Amino acid sequence: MGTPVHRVSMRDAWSRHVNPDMESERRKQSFDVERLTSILDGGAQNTELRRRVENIIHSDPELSIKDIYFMSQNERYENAIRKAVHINMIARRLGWLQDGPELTYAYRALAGDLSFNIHKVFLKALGSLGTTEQIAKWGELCQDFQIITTYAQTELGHGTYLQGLETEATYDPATQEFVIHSPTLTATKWWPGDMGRTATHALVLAQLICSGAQQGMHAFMVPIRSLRDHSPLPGITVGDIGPKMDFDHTDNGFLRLDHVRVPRENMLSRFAQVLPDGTYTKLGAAQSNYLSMVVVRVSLLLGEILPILQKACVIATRYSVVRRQSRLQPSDPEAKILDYQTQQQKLFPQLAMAYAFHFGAFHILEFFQQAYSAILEGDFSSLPELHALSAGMKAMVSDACTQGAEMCRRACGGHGFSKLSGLPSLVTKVTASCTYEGENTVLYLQMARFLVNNCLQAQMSSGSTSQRSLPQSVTYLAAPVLARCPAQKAADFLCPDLYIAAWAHVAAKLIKDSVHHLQALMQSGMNRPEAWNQTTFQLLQATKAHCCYIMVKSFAQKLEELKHEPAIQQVLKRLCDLYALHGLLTNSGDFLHDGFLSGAQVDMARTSYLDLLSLIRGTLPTRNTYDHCYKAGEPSYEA
Ligand SMILES: CCCCCCCCCC(=O)SCCNC(=O)CCNC(=O)[C@H](O)C(C)(C)COP(=O)(O)OP(=O)(O)OC[C@H]1O[C@@H](n2cnc3c(N)ncnc32)[C@H](O)[C@@H]1OP(=O)(O)O
Ligand SMILES: Cc1cc2nc3c(=O)[nH]c(=O)nc-3n(C[C@H](O)[C@H](O)[C@H](O)COP(=O)(O)OP(=O)(O)OC[C@H]3O[C@@H](n4cnc5c(N)ncnc54)[C@H](O)[C@@H]3O)c2cc1C
Repeated sequence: MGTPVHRVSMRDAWSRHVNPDMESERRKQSFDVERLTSILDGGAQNTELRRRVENIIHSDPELSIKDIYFMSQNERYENAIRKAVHINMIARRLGWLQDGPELTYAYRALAGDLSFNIHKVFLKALGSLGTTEQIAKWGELCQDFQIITTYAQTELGHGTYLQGLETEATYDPATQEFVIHSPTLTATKWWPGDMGRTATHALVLAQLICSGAQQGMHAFMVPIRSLRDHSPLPGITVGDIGPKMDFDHTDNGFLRLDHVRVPRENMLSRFAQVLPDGTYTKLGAAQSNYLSMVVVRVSLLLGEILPILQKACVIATRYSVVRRQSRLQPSDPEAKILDYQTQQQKLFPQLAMAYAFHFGAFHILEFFQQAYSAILEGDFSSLPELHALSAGMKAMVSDACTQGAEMCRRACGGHGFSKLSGLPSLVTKVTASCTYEGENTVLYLQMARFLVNNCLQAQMSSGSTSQRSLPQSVTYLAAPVLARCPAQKAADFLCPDLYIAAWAHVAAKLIKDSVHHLQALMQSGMNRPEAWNQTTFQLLQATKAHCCYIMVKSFAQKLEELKHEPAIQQVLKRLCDLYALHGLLTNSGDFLHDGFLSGAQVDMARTSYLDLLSLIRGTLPTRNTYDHCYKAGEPSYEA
């Protein structure tokens, strides 16, 4: 290798100097930054803990990430292993729990460039599918990395269609063992992270065959490498799948199993059992073994996907107040690019979305925690809604964060194309989240099934009772229809009640139109699966509108909680307004289609939208007309 490249580092004198343009922006704040920080962290004590952890991470030379863009794939992998081991030694020394807040903060501070991420996915699967004994046995071994695990579900031939998985687990009552086998090339497990070089055990998702019948997908704990010398065990062929778009730090691997035997106790058996004689008993719902995917999808929102958009917003916004380019007035000095309306329109909606998703994800997490506890106790009544919400929100948040991170990158011109900006890696990394843990189109359609089922339910039962009988996220499907938007002036579009009602109207309309189309095709003689397929584009649009409604509503609910903190509430309300109006203007056709909005009202919404850009930039005098919505007695926009 030639002479070492001079690498920008914090040691360079100039890099510690804060740009005066940045300083001047920071002096203009209109709210208590520390208070908003503690709200986002979930309390001042969390902020203090986060900062303490970040300080430990950033002051430890072993954990420096400054060279990662200059590393080969192999160097990135080894670096990630070293850091993961180092972090876990710090955790053990300081008493941080494996699923505690400290490691979450540490992971975020290290931009996720650590190994053993699927080892963590395995632990989630073990917790949701394992019995108490199995959780104790393998959870203990995982704690100190005595074993390293992966979650091996996807195959070369199938990732989405789990009924199509070919790996077999055939029960042998003579030896009370499962014979795990890859019968075809397409049965090769392909993609699981931490499997190419690292894992000693794989949780293999396979079609269970016992009592002479196929019993569907179940999870089997399979040793794949020797704990003595890490070599592949007999019957195991395993390796790395090679170069990828990103994730150089992760050894995504392939695995073939040639009649590998594991004891009966190695099938995760919370929801199903195979007795010594081979009798199969189902203990949970039909799709209980899909539960681990729900758990991971919910954890990805705040733990993996949203932080990437948040970081991209910070980088691009900071850049936009120190980058000066061209002149706004011929006589002016070169302008900060954030003073251009087009730059504001690129970045502020992404910022608003980052806040919307932050509060929305916490709302989903609350629902998940209640539903998940009940499911583990055997009450599956919330599973359909939890599955739909986790699937649809993972799809929408990952799609939007991918588009948003790319918008932030492009807003930084040439420097946005330099890896050293941090932006390209954020984009390629978050892009993967549109595919892993469920390809987004497929997940939207899973949510669509739930919406169609509940729309039919609402149509069948009478008005008042149906609202009560519907799950909480879709009660609006049974609410009286608001046919026309009542907005008379631009400021009316800054009333959360109004734009929530607008989103509810459009989501309900698109869902009902999809159901009508589906029914019309079936009445014309088309069978249900084909009619469904011929309606999926409409269903996708309807599902996305439903997701926007959920996000807008949860952001507005958060604002309500802040009514005793007017300065913070006002700042967040502008972002909530901007998020709602950005979606409304981007999809204005859906609002205009049935006359719910008129063209003039879309113009009003745009006026408020553009005002918000200036208000958020701080170039429009703060006007209290934006807050008239919150005065008591305001007209409700519910129909
Ligand atoms: C550093 C970065 C870290 C990154 C971590 C990355 C981790 C990535 C790890 C992975 O990628 S693991 C592999 C993830 N793979 C998937 O998520 C597979 C995605 N495919 C699906 O989810 C399929 O669409 C699905 C399994 C749902 C298809 O199921 P089926 O083939 O059985 O068909 P169907 O759609 O008819 O579903 C049958 C019933 O199960 C229900 N169902 C499906 N999935 C469910 C689920 N997950 N939970 C509960 N119920 C579920 C579904 O609603 C339906 O009930 P209803 O008839 O009452 O509507
Ligand atoms: C970075 C990364 C990490 C991963 N880590 C793991 C891991 O640790 N463990 C693991 O098991 N897997 C892992 N995966 C695999 C991942 O879960 C699958 O890639 C994903 O489930 C999609 O399946 P697929 O690749 O077979 O795509 P496909 O399902 O073949 O999708 C291809 C196209 O077909 C469309 N399609 C498929 N089915 C339907 C349908 N029913 N209706 C309409 N359209 C459809 C999709 O929308 C998509 O456009 C990882 C993948 C990536 C990229």
